[in-house]
Amino acid sequence: MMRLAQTSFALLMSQSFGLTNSSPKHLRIPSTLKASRLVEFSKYEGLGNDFILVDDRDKEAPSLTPEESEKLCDRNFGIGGDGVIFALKPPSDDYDFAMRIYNSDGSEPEMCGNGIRCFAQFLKDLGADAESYQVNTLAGRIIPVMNDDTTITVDMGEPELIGANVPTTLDPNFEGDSVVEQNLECNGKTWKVSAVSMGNPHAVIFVDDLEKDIDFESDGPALEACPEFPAKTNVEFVQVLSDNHLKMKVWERGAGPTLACGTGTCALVIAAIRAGKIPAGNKVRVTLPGGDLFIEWNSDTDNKVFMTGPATFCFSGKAALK
Ligand SMILES: N[C@@H](CCC[C@H](N)C(=O)O)C(=O)O
Repeated sequence: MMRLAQTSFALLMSQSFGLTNSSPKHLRIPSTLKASRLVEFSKYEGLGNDFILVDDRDKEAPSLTPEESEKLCDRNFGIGGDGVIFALKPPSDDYDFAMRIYNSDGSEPEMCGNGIRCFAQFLKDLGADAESYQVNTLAGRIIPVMNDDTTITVDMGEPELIGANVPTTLDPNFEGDSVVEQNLECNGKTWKVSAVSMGNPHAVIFVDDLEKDIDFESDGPALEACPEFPAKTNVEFVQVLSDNHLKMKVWERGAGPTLACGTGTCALVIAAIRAGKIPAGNKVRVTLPGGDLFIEWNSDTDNKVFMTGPATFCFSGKAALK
């Protein structure tokens, strides 16, 4: 209780790991917290990339501030999560819903791949029982499709490959003003970086051995904040295991090390194809710390990227915020 008072945050109740979203009715709110604002939430994860989901479908903007979201994401004093995701009213009849997200540090990214699968599962659990959803995001239209085997395939749209639009100030060195394995000096080392945006920026780096070739805790944050990526960047370190199997570790912008990154996984498959590390046209398995995602890039046709993976309900509850 000391800690709760100190941080003006309290998690009041939580529901078991199971398949229901309903909040338990039997817990009493402590009288000291009665003046607090109660936030109803549900917790989901996609390969261990975990999110606090808030049902704001009657609103046009998130009901929590970036600062409040940061507090809720705290793993010691809050609920814990890599971000807070808001299900919002669509901006027009062209869409079913809108999604916004704050990272665990309160910054706002344009998109989140694992997050949009959690978002779709959240909507399904709330009763919006469609096969697919047209979702408006800051990265444009994203379309999650619910599969019969409980996985979710997401039409992630087209990647942005023009370096300046990623954005990066690294000199373009590849077709279409793109940046493929370009030299970057950072943290006392020279890296070969490929820049890809999936709505949000990614710096992809291929290494021979993920365990030996990087100092993850030091190189990750240094690259995230390097000036050549003026909006900061997510950083993916990648090892090629075969023509259709890659392994990666991610340092996320605004969240640090996470167990998985969906947009990052799409970005690294595109980077691997463009750098000639793997052939085009395969469905590529990517092994992340939290499990596997499957990526397909229609580079010869509509240029769209498709990501398939799980999204799982963990628990729901109410949190008090002053
Ligand atoms: N984990 C996400 C990406 C979340 C946003 C990212 N941290 C950023 O700031 O761009 C994913 O699964 O894509």
